Amino acid sequence: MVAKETVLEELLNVEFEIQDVEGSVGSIKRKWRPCENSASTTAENWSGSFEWDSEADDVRFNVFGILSYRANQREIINAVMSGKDVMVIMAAGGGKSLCYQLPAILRDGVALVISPLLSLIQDQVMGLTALGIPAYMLTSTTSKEEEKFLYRALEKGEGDLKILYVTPEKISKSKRFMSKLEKCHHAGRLTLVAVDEAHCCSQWGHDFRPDYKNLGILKTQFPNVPLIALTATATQKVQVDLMEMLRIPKCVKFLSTVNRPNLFYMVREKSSVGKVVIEEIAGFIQEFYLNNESGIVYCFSRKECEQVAKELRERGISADYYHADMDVNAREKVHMRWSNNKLQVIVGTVAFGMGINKPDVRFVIHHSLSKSMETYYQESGRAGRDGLPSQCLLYFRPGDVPRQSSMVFYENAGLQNLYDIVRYCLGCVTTVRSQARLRKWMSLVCTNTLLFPLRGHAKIVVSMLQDIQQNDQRLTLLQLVDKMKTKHKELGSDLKREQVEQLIIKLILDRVLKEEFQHTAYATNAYLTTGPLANQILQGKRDVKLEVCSAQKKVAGINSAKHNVAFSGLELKLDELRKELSSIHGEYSHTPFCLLNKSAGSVPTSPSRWNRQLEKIIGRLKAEKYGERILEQIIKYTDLDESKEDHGSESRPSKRLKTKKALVLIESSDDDA
Ligand SMILES: Nc1ncnc2c1ncn2[C@@H]1O[C@H](COP(=O)(O)OP(=O)(O)OP(=O)(O)O)[C@@H](O)[C@H]1O
Ligand SMILES: [Mg+2]
Repeated sequence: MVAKETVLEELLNVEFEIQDVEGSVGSIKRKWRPCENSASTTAENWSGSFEWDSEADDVRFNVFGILSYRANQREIINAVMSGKDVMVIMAAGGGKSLCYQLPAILRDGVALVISPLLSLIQDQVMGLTALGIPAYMLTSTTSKEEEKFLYRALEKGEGDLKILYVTPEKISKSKRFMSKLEKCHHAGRLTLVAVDEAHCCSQWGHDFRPDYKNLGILKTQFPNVPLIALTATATQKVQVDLMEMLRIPKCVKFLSTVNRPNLFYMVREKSSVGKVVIEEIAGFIQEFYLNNESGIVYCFSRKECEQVAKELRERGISADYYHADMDVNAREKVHMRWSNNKLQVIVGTVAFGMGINKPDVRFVIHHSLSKSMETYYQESGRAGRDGLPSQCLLYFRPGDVPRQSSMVFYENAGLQNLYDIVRYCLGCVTTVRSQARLRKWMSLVCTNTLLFPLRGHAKIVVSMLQDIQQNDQRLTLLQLVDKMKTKHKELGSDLKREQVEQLIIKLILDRVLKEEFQHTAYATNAYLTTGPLANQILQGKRDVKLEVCSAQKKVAGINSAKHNVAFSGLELKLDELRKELSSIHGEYSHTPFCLLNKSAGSVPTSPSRWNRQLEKIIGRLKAEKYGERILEQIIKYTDLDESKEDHGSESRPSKRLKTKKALVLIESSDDDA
């Protein structure tokens, strides 16, 4: 029995190692495949000349008012126009719509677009109508009269119809619609089929919609009509699913860069005191977005949304909530007020989702962590669709993990995905194995990282939990933390509550502990038990180190929030500088920029030390070129920051040099994204 367990442990260890190696191999492969940015499954060159070039340029400019194509748009349009099936993976806000709307206009006939949400469809139809393009939708809200007009247009080609939007239910449930569509196709007037938000086909995606599963019928019924599937979700699994379900095995695949250099990502330690978190969020908005710039705050529960919105209002911020419990009209009203800039902040659950088209969202704040990196990327990606600098803050606290895990544990890979984002939050820069790519999308701001060896503490946790299990009892994460704190007092350990929480989460991620779930009439509760690698801890075979971001530890009150806010400002300034310099030197895109260690005294105890440090981060050439300007900004910003704190007293350079501040890392993803 014992031997069996040991073998199991060894196997798990090997599995860990294999995963790590696979992660490294993947990243090396990506580095050696720089062309993947515009990957296409065929060798054809979609950027050459085509007969429709001048007409396409004319429509782009004169109808859509777009000066030039963004990455891959022209190539995608050419592939669709050539009659190919196409899969488009492009970041949120990257400009996917144009890729099917423009061919729809160029071709004679009707383009069918499948989109998952009414609000999304309404937005699109409104936008196209405003441009004078005959676009319509056939949904539950369509009047009888309009329905008649649309059916006639499909069947007989009467009336002016270029683009028709429907929800997937129309395809799977309305025989009448399908027969009209069949007639349209038969007459050679169905020009293309676009499946927007195509990840909804896949159970591996985050917005799975059962009706999307039936869309395979489109390719079967209309084999010669080009089908274009579009999504911002990039995982391999989703891509494979998509091709299979939509029956487009030979599609041309366009994978655009998912890097969003205008988005600044920050993970912040979330206080266990609700008011402190609100103070910080309000402080952040008031410091940066005084001119009513739009933002979103995502919360975990409906109740939390209402509470946070109320508390933000009490602090003078125009905020309202949005969640699935409200009736459709109330929700629509809030959405409209926000879209028209009558409301600054929407505090929403994930229900405030796909339909958001507002280009100038300047900040997305996660009051609680998302359930996966994918979802986080989608949600935070609603910021900065206009390409201007925008900020994404995520408030992380281990105590929020069981809330999410008890929701996602029954989903496919639900826990695995959740633990990936937890890893990202916990370690800031630790490896998120299979998600290395996702992590790289995110310009990451972290603070000084220290490694605490906690082998002894881990042993106490495991044996304590074992004792409890032997007595047929169970503990939740928070109960275990309480018990550990009491025990620590006895042992004279000075580990803070947050650190104990982090340790326990780390042990879950390392499979030393395991979450188990129990349903009650009202909820599902998460309990902790010992996991498959618990014995390794007891036998001292496994090391446990906790990465702690030292500056984040300081976030305990408003003052420290101010510090962090000031850093965010510095980051923005540095990015402005990055853009300015690169517009001169032509190195704008993908320049990994800046790591500035203030706590190490690099502001600037000695110029040569500063230079050496900068060289390590951005390379010698760039350090020589830009070093002076970067330093100038830091000093200027530090001055600003301190004069605020000193309430206008004269600046004291010597004090500045000694100030213990955080390490700021801004790393744009530079290669494989
Ligand atoms: N070539 C371009 N130049 C300038 N703006 C563009 C270009 N292409 C698209 N846009 C604009 O970018 C914004 C986002 O485009 P779009 O809605 O198509 O994004 P998307 O990729 O579908 O994003 P999402 O995944 O969030 O649906 C729109 O305001 C659109 O008009
Ligand atoms: Mg879109």
